[in-house]
Amino acid sequence: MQHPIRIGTRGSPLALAQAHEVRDRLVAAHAGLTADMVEIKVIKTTGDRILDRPLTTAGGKGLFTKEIEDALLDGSIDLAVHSSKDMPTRLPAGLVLSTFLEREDVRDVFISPKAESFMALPEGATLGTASLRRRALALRLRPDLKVVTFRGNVQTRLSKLNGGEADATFLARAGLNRLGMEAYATETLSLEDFMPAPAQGAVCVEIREGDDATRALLAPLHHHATAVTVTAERAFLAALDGSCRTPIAAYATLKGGDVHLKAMLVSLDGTVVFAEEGVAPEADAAALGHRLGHAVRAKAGEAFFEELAAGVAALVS
Ligand SMILES: NCc1[nH]cc(CCC(=O)O)c1CC(=O)O
Repeated sequence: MQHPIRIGTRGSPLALAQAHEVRDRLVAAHAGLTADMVEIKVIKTTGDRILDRPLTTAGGKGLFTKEIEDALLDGSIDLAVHSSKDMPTRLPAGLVLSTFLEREDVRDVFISPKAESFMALPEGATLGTASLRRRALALRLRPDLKVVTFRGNVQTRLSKLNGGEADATFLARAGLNRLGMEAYATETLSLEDFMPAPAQGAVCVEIREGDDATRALLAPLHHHATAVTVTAERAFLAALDGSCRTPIAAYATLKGGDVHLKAMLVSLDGTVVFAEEGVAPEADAAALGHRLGHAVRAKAGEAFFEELAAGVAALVS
């Protein structure tokens, strides 16, 4: 390559940690490649600018990816590092997710200065989260809790918690681990009670379709089981929605060549749950996700989605 390899990323501490991990792994994987030959370019996205209102109202998919994807398409960066969880299910034409790093811990953690565990929160306590999934799963177990919208990066949310804006919050264990902040977790939540978001805990790399040189450079970083399981989970999401306006959870594992997928759609207040699970050969991971997604869609019916959309609109107005 003529120029240094240019990695595009958002500027949050978590995004930067992930970009640095990709750089470190590239340097470790390729003899002759040194850190000064890999440049990290911070790109501000629309999502980063919207701090005053819930993202569910800001509209549009890919709020955290558009400017980074434009840089890929115009050739000013060679690869973009993302949290797979934040990636829209459909990418702009000409871009692909080429590489998935081995998945971190997929679970959510509960963080609170007021209680030793989620179930030990006092009656009527306030939860800060912007995630519809975490809201729904929390209310499912604790309908007495109050939920307030909590946005911003990991550090911002923790300072809101310390400032007393809520009694507790949730974060992805993966993010805390990558930031070396695992000690902040009060309790690691079970996969059963708090099924993760599709693709949680998996870092991915986006490149231009047909950029075989960059794809080959990244090949040593690719983790097959992560790619298969994230594919199944994202296919479930795509069959149902594709945005983040729906309380959806999904968790897949790969065992002996078969992908096992558990997934659910939950009403905003957690009282209605449509859950499915299935198994397929790993080559059919996407088809499995689609099949379960369509099964849930059929069970829930159009009225459920209309009510959900009205509920989300009311939540953010
Ligand atoms: N939506 C923000 C976001 N995107 C990815 C992660 C965590 C890291 C991951 O899932 O890989 C987070 C923060 C959180 O949910 O706590």
